[in-house]
Amino acid sequence: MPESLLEVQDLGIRFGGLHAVRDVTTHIPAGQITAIIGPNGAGKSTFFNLISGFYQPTSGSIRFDGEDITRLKTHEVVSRGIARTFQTTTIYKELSVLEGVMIGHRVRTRAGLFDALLYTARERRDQAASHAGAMRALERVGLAAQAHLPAGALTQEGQKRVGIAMALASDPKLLLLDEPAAGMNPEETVNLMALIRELVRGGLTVALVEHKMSLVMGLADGIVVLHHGQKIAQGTPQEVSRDPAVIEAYLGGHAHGGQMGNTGKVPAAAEGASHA
Ligand SMILES: Nc1ncnc2c1ncn2[C@@H]1O[C@H](COP(=O)(O)OP(=O)(O)OP(=O)(O)O)[C@@H](O)[C@H]1O
Repeated sequence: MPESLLEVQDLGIRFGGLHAVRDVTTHIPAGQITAIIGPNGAGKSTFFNLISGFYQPTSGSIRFDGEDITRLKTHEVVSRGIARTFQTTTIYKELSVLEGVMIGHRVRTRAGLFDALLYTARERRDQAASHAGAMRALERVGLAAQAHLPAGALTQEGQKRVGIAMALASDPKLLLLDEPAAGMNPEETVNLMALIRELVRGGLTVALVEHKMSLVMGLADGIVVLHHGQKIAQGTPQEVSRDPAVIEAYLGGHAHGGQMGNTGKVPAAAEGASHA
């Protein structure tokens, strides 16, 4: 069994009276692709925000690569080796792809947007290292040849790859992808799946939040299912798709036993429900 890279214990956060994530205990194995799924409002994005330091948990702990990172700030989490993409990536269309990756990465790490945009002394000092890191990241996502094109000239898929390159520029061990296939057509989705597999083959660990069940079932080694902020299942795609609690969560109790298990696909049923 692969070693856990990330372990969360009794993790929770409240927003006023709302317990958006509650008592979640789970792990993300090294070298695998783990999908976090669940109906709308289940707490998936909040879970990512907790792991990446955007939110501070109100209970529980997060360990990454043997270290307690529960109270670390976003840039500290990045420096430990966790990077994330966002559902929508801001692309500076008039800049080159390379500049976009350099700035996008730095905005979320050490230098602020101010430094990055105004090219202060600190910015200049860090630029050489950033340049090399960004170039390596663009190679990993297959965009090295487009590095000097204006970012605005890229396709939707290309822009998604830029978002991934921004995250990879910090050379993470764990990459969190927030709805990577959102807004992509089936062909682009297949290309994206191939890219994610390639990154994992190269040693990266990936966790993703995704509504497109074709991607989840075709890609994930393991799935964590959240519902009303709680973990209701974790297992292989086959195990999860047959889990009565999962079927109940997605279909609100209208499913009849075995329906999903027989097809091996939470996919179709869940996909419709999740976009309700
Ligand atoms: N900063 C916040 N302040 C208050 N409530 C929040 C905040 N962030 C999330 N929530 C609430 O927490 C709950 C979980 O939201 P979250 O976005 O994590 O769900 P999700 O599973 O990612 O949903 P979706 O699939 O629709 O993106 C929702 O009820 C949401 O309104």
